[in-house]
Amino acid sequence: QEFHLQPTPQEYQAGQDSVMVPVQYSLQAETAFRETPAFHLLNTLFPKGEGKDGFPVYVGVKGDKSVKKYVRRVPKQAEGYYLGIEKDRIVIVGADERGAYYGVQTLAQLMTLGKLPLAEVTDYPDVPYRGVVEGFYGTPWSHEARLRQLEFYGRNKMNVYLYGPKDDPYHSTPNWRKPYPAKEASQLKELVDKANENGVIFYWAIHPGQDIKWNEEDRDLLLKKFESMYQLGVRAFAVFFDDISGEGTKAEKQAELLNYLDDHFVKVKGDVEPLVMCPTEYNKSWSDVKGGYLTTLGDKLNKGIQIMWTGNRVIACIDKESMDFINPLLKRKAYIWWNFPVSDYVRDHLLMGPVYGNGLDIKDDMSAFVSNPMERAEASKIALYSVADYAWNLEKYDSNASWKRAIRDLMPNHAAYLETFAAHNSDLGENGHGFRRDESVALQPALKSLLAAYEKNGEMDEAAYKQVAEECDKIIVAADRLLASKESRELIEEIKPWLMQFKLIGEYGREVLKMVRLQKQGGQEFVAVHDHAQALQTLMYEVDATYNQNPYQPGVKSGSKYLLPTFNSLFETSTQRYNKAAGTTLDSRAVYMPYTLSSNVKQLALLPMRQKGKGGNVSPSNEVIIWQAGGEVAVAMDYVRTLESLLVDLGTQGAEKNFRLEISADGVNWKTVDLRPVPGRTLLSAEVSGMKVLKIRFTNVSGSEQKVYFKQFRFVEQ
Ligand SMILES: CCCCNC1=N[C@@H]2[C@@H](O)[C@H](O)[C@@H](CO)O[C@@H]2S1
Repeated sequence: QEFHLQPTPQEYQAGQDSVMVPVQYSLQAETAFRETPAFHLLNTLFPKGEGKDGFPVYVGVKGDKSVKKYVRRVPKQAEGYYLGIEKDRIVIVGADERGAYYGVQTLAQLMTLGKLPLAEVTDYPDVPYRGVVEGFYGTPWSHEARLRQLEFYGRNKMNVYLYGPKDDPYHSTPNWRKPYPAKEASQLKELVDKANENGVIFYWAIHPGQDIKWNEEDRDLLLKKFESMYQLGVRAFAVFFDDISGEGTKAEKQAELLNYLDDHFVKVKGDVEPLVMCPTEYNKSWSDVKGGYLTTLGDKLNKGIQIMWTGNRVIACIDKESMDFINPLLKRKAYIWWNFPVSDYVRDHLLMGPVYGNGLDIKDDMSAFVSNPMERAEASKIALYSVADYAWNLEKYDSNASWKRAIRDLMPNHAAYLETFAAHNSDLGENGHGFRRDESVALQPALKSLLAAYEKNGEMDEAAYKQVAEECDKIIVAADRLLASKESRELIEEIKPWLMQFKLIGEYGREVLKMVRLQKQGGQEFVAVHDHAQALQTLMYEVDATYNQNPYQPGVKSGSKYLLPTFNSLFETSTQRYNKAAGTTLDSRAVYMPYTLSSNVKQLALLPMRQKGKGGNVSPSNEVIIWQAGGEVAVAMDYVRTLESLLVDLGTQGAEKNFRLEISADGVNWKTVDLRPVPGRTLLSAEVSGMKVLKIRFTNVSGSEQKVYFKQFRFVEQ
C-alpha cells in the first residue's frame, strides 16, 4: 500500500531525498500562533517537543513576518496552505488559520513515514464547507462517538459538523424552545471545544417547523435559544424546515424568520458563521417550481444565508444537471446535504461500500458537501473518509482507491478482513427511495457464471466454483478475526450482529457448494449436507429476528444483493434436482416471503414488505406522503391465512375518517373493518382477530388528496 496523503492534495512534489524526523523543533512564529489549534497539533508531533536548538519550523499565515519569505507560495483559496520540507527547516504557511492547521495535519501524515521527504505541498479545498450533518432518524450518536468523530474530521480536513439529530427533543419539537438541561448543555460545550481544537465549525441546528407559530413570541424564543447556545460557545447556526407539514412550510415566513435572525443575531454578534437553512422542498422530486417556494427563498433570503439541497431526490448522487437546476432558483450555490451513508430507511443494512456517483465536474457549483451518515458512527467512517477526499479535490477523486485507504485508515491491522466484510455489505436492498449500491463487485462474475452454468445446464464452472469457495473461506476467517479484534473495539461492537450474520453466510455458502458437488455425483451424503445448510438458514433467520429489532427495518441483512441470493438459488436448485433423482422430499425452500405489497400511491409503491416472526409489515417512510384520493395500498398473501391483529399509523389524528381498511378471504369479496384510534396516539388498531385473509386493502376514501406520514402498517397472524 504506497503512501498517499489524505485528502488527495492539489499539488504534492516529493524529491528522492529526505531528512530524519527531528526529535525536537524550534518554533519560528508570531506569539499569537501559540493560541491556535495548529500550534497544539504541531506540539504533539515531535518526541521531545519544542526547544531552542530544535529543528526550525516556520509557521504562520499570510501577513506574518516569520513566513514573509514564502508568502507567494500560498494558494489564494481559503483554507489553503503551503508546506515545504527542506534540509534545514520546515515551512508551513496558511492562507488563513485553518489553512495553517491543515498544513500541520499534512505534516503529521508525512511524519508517519518515519523520515520526512524533501517535499512541497501546495494545497487547498475545492469546496468551501465539507463535513457531516448528524441529521438522521434513529439513536443519536453518543457523546464519546461525537468526540471521536471530531478528531476524525480534523485529520481528514473536514471543517463542518452540523448537529441536528431528528430524535433530540431539544433540537426539534416539542422542546426546541427550551434550553438544554445542565448535562446535555455541558456535553455540547465539550463538543464545541473539541470541534475548535480540530479546526471544525460546530453548527447547532434547530428544527422548529412542525409547531412554530409565526409570531414575535416564537421568534424571540428561537433567538433566546440561539443565545443560550452561543453562551455554550456555538458560533454557527442552522434552521431546518424539513420533513414537516402545515403552517411551518410557508416560504415567505421561513425567509422572514431567517432574515430576522441574520440581521438581529448573526450580524450583531459579528463572530458567527453565515446561517444555514434546510428548506421544506429540499429535493427536485418534491419541488413545485411554479408554486414558487424555492424562488421565494432564492429571492427573499439574505444573500449570505446558505440553502441546503439533497439533489434530484431525497437520496440521490449529485451531478452537474442537478446543480444547474437548483442554483438559478436559489440565486446562490446550493449547500449539498448528501444522504449517504445514512441508513435510517434501511436500518437492517450497513452501507460500507465506496463513495461513488457524484460528479467530478461540480466543484464550483456547491458551497458545501456534507454527508448525512449512519447512526453507527464508527462504521460511517469508511464513507466519510471518502467524502472528505472527494470534497477536497474532486478532479483527482478515485472512489475505489479511496475506499481501500478508508478501510486501512479505520483498521490498519485488520484491513484485509474489513475489506472482505465491507465488499459484501454495501447495498441497501429494496427501499422506498429506490437508491441502490453495487455489492460483492469482485466476486459477481464468478457468482453469476457458477449459477448460470449449474442452473441452466447442470454444468460446473470449476474456476468460478474455486473462486467462490475461496471467498467463503475468506469470509469465515474475516468474520472471526474482526469479531475477536482488539483494534477498533467501538466499530466491532456496532457491527457485531452483521459480523455474526456474515460468518453464517460464509459457512452456508461452503455447505451449498458441497451440495452442488454432491448433487451432481448423486451421493447419499447430500442429505446430511442439506440438513447442515438448513440448520445454518435457521441460525441466519434467528440472527435476523433477534438483533437490531428497530420498529422500521428490523433485522440483520448481509451479502443481500448477490452473495446470499446466489447461495439460496443453488440450495433450492440442488435440492430440487436431488429430490427428483432420489425420489426424496427434502425441503428446498431457502428463504420465505409469503406477503406481496402493491400500491398506486407513488411514494409507497416501492416500499419493501418485511416478514417478522409470525407477521409482516410494510417498511415505514420518514417522509410526508402525498396520498391521492382513491389511492390504495394492498397486501396479498400466498395462501389464505388467519389474522390476529393489524395496526396502521399515519402520524395524523383522525385518519380513520379519511381511510378505509378492507379484508378479503378470496380476493373478490371485501369486508370493511373498523379502525379504532388508540387513545392519545395516531395509531389505529383494526379488529381482525380470527379473520381469514387472502388480501388486505387500505384506501383514501376522503375524496381528496391527504398528506400523511406512513409510520406503520403491520399485521400479525394467529
Ligand atoms: C436539504 C437538506 C434537508 C434534508 N433533510 C432531510 N431529512 C431527512 C433526514 O432526517 C433523513 O435522515 C434522510 C434519509 O432518510 O431523509 C431526509 S433528508
